Amino acid sequence: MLYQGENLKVALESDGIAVLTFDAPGSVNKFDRQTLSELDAALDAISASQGVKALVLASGKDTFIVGADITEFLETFKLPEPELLAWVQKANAIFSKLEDLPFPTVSAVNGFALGGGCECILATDIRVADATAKIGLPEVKLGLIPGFGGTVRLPRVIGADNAMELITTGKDNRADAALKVGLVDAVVAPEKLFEAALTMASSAIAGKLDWQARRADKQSALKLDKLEAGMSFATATAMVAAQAGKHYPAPMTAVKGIEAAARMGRDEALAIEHQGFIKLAKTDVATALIGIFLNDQLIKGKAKKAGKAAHAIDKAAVLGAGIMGGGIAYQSASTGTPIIMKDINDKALHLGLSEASKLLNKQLERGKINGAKMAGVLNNIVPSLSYDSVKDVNIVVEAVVENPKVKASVLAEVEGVVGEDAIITSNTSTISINQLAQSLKKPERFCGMHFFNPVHRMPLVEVIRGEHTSDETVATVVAYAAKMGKSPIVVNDCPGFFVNRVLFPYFQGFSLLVRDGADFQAVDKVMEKQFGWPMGPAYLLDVVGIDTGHHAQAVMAEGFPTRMSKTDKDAIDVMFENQRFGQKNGKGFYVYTEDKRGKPKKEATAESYELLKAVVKAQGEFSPDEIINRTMLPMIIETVRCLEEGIINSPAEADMGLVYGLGFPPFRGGVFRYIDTVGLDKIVAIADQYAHLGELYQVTDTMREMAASGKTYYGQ
Ligand SMILES: NC(=O)c1ccc[n+]([C@@H]2O[C@H](COP(=O)([O-])OP(=O)(O)OC[C@H]3O[C@@H](n4cnc5c(N)ncnc54)[C@H](O)[C@@H]3O)[C@@H](O)[C@H]2O)c1
Repeated sequence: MLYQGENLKVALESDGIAVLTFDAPGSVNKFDRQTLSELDAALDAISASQGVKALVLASGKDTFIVGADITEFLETFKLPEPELLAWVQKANAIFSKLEDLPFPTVSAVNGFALGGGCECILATDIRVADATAKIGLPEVKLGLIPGFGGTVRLPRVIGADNAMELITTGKDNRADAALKVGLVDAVVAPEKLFEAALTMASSAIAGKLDWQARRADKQSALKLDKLEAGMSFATATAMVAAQAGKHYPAPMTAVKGIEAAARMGRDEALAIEHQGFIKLAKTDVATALIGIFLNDQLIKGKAKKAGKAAHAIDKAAVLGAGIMGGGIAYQSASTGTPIIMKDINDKALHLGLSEASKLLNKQLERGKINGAKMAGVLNNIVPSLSYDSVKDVNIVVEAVVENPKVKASVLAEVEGVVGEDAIITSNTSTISINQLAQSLKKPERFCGMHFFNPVHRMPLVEVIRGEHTSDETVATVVAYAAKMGKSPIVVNDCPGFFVNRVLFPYFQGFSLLVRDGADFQAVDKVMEKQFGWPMGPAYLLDVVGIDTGHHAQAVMAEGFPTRMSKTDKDAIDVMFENQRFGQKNGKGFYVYTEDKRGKPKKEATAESYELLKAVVKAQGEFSPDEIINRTMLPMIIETVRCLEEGIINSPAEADMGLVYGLGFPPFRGGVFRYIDTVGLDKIVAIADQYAHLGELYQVTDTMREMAASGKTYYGQ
């Protein structure tokens, strides 16, 4: 053994080939501090030993290296810039040391080689992958660029155009795609991988593979003449500007860095990469996106733990085959849990099934599934008009019309049909889970399971614990949601639960702005372009449905009368009274038509403004900051209240609920990350300026105390 560490080891095989195997304790290999320093020591040991003629890198696990240890990032990035630079330089010196070994180096890549894993194999001369390999540089998804030489070596290995596409999208390449662009030199069957790597190493030793030339290419300027370079970088710049937009600076930093370093050799080019990396590591965007990654891990961890305490779910039922019921049936069936879809209306059942077929057909067209998979999913949805087929299911999701009486009778009926151990849930969006539980004999087996529309696309499921819900019930529902590919967040019961409870104050902030003279289009524009929401409040209300919004608003007002009840008519009332229900009937704040190509088009017409005159009480001009503050503060303060009241467990879960349930701009990380970024003291001071607008703008005592003592929600 040439080297034995905790996370990797090096053995000298016959023929002078040293094999460095990454094999850390745990399920995967990562480039954490420990692994980096062991790699450094291992390379020194290899250099010092006599008789090594080639080096093969391999993994002792199902996967090569999944990337850097992201749990270390936020701490590391807080270092002062010179220290951060020293850290990046040190890591890069190790990768360059690997690249500079005086003999050929070969990577044997199985499973994931992402981020630092990909950069590590790029530092070797030859790369062989097996068919399971997935290789990529996903750093932009964390608001960063590759920092271990990825922006330098990748364009020199696969060409600037391919490299910029791979880096700026952060997508990983499957083995065949990696071979096509030249990211790997060969793809073999998994059982042949190691042997193939040894053969490549032997060929290189024997001089049959010109590894020196490949290495020299990686260490020189890019092979692009001036004209090619001009075209290449101009195209990439335009594409990235259009796709990533101003809120996500990492992809553009990557393109500009590759361009700036195009005529440079390795070490100079690396210095450019370091600068870009450090600049991004210090941005709020990177902090927010890394925070989202870590929060997502937390949710996944909780779901995994719940899985251990959960009942088995082999068969489910959904009651109601409407928009939500149909979506839930599709989602359950396509993730492997057969489901009975029950309705009282035959037409609804047909509609539910045809929606599922439409979604499956789209996937078929895109080559994501084959005909057999499509048939399997459709067979897993069994439409029914009677309760007979529901008898033996493990879980029921009630998704009938939003009417407390109908729901109460449906829940009582189904409880009389299913087995003793079956779990019963409701997808209600507004009715109290504790109230619905009263219709059941065994409320401990009942909780809320709140999906978002469209079910197949929205990642969040709120699991609402009622006062009698058992832990087993919660664990089982969490596990079922996770099996459906969703991100479950457990919340306690209250009007609106968590997500709608914080959304409606935001709508109220919007209505108050309209009352005071703001143009709803201008508000939408600021909230979309500047704050970063996928839709501004008026557009979102149209998409949710003005009737649905109007009803939910009344429920919220009843639940929180001092903060959310209204004394006057508002913009939502006006739309509702004029039967402008939004997208669903073609008219709301906007008018919805189709363009010549049949694409949906939205337009603000004079009619809306005319109608809104009934609620506009003043003439006002609002700056973008005022628009943001007046709509966001009610949401921010209500979110904090939910945490203080224990409706939501942690800032991390609240932020993920907002990102996954409402599309809160990921680059802002969620409400709590936003507060920490802006500063709680500033938020309190701004809210105080708007206190005259009502209780929704009044911060809690705890917020004031935390602001005074400089505390943050993430404690970072
Ligand atoms: N649409 C949304 O955006 C959304 C989002 C989250 C939650 N929800 C909630 O999901 C539930 C369903 O909403 P939807 O939008 O799918 O409504 P929908 O009107 O599209 O569908 C309701 C279905 O329930 C059926 N139904 C009525 N009584 C029934 C009974 N006794 N047994 C079986 N089926 C019965 C109806 O025939 C209809 O097909 C509601 O509680 C709603 O609040 C809706």
